[in-house]
Amino acid sequence: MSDVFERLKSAAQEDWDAYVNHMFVFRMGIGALPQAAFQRYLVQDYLFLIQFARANALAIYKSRTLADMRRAKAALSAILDVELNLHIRLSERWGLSSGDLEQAREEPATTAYTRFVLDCGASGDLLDLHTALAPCVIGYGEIGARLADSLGPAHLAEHPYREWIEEYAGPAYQEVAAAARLHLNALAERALTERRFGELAGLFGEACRLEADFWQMSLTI
Ligand SMILES: Cc1ncc(CO)c(N)n1
Repeated sequence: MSDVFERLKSAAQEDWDAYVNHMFVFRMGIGALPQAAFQRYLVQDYLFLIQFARANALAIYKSRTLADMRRAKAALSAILDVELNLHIRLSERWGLSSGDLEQAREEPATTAYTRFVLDCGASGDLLDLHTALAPCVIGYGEIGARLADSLGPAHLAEHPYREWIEEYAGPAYQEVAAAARLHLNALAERALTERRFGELAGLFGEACRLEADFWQMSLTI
């Protein structure tokens, strides 16, 4: 079975690389990212995840089989019950409650990315939606694993962004990313035609560019 994720990544290689190797990621990896930038990022990411939870809820609605519904439900639970807790835990230390986070103003880059994904789902089918979601879920799995590997346990222990890195490098998130990849392959087996591949690669590339814009926003606002 061909891995459609690898094909999409190759088709959008430049955009993918600009996303996963962004300066924000590099600086975070070497522990040189200013804390203010990380805090801004995390607040926007909280708002981002609320919209991504909606996108996964939309994936449930767009499903025609119970298996597709259950996979989207698992992704939704991973956001609501696991990933958002990281944001709440870290923000509480800075004196921000989850209510404060929810009240924060969405930056344009957050709005642009999340509404793009929601629109892929609203105007397209399940394969469009999961293609637009893939750079997010699978990309963070790749970034987390790479940072954890390059640092090693000794450096990670004292790293200022240890919890963030461990969250995305950890087995629970890696499992979510692997499941997203398998699901995308299963959907592609059912619905992908060669003619359609170009369109999907376009959506995938756009999502990667919006991810890079999201990092950039956190460095520059
Ligand atoms: C911007 C962004 N992309 C991907 C993820 C992974 O869920 C996240 N939390 N935030």
